[in-house]
Amino acid sequence: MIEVTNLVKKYDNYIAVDQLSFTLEKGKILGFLGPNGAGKSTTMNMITGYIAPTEGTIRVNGYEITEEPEIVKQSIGYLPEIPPIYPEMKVKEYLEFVADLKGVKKTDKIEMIHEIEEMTGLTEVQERLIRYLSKGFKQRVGLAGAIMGYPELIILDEPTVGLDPVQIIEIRDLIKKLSEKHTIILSSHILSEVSAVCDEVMIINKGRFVVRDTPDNLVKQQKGATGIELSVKASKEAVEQIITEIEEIQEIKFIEKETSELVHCKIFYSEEEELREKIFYAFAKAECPIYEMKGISTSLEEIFLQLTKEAEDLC
Ligand SMILES: Nc1ncnc2c1ncn2[C@@H]1O[C@H](COP(=O)(O)OP(=O)(O)OP(=O)(O)O)[C@@H](O)[C@H]1O
Repeated sequence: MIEVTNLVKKYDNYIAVDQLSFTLEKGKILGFLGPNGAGKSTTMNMITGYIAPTEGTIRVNGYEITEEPEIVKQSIGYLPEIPPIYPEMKVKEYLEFVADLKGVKKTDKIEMIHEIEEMTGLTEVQERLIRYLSKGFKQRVGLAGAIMGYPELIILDEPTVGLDPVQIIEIRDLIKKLSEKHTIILSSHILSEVSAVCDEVMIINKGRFVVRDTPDNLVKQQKGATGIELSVKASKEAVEQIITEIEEIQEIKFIEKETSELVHCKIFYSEEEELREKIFYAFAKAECPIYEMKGISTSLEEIFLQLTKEAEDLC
């Protein structure tokens, strides 16, 4: 459905997007992820035709955006980071305005607005001025505008930024619902955020491609240390002594917990090892009872930081 090839955007001598290529099939949700300034908005602005690429091509359903801008724009709905909503309009007025702007047929307009209001939960506030809506509802209005005309591809730039946790869940559910009929690209700088809704995640950093995979595979493929967290009834020195005798252990970090009489620590070792039994017997032999032992799994946030750092080191 979308094919981006060797996309470059230069601002004077600064390269904001550098040889980016990717494709996306119909009906999928792709999370576009990167730290601040990675080039996410710039890429989205090029896909939606707001700014022109310096180099490269963008094809939507086979149409190249610079050659057939009108056809491509008709198949894209865009929610920019700051939605272009008019605070002095009522919700319904605004949606009618957007429908006209997008050339929705008069015969379809009333029904489409009704459907989209239902879908985005705006029916009850349709007569209210946008100015008086909460941030979550304003975001829904922006989203409703983006899906007006039912474009095949919906692009959402940081759709949940600034929302409270309840609003975030509501918008996520709405995005999932939209994916039943639309292809979606959404950006975020929070990995857990995109992994909650996306089929695949593409990470970029400093304008360049870093990695693309499913959220699960990103976690699985991450090589390196794994470990466990322990709570032991013993002195810190005794724990250190026992640990140093297990040669496979690479690192130990103590965690200070003022109210606890136990020693808490994190132990790291190569992920090829399975050391839980060895650790259990070593502590048992030393008569230091383990009160708790749990695996440490690398969080998505840590993986994101690790991958973007690896990419920077390669530059
Ligand atoms: N009009 C412009 N002129 C010059 N530099 C720009 C312009 N727009 C963006 N940039 C620069 O290009 C880089 C990429 O910006 P972009 O907004 O695409 O990043 P982003 O990944 O969307 O970041 P954020 O998460 O902060 O929105 C940044 O260094 C930014 O300062």
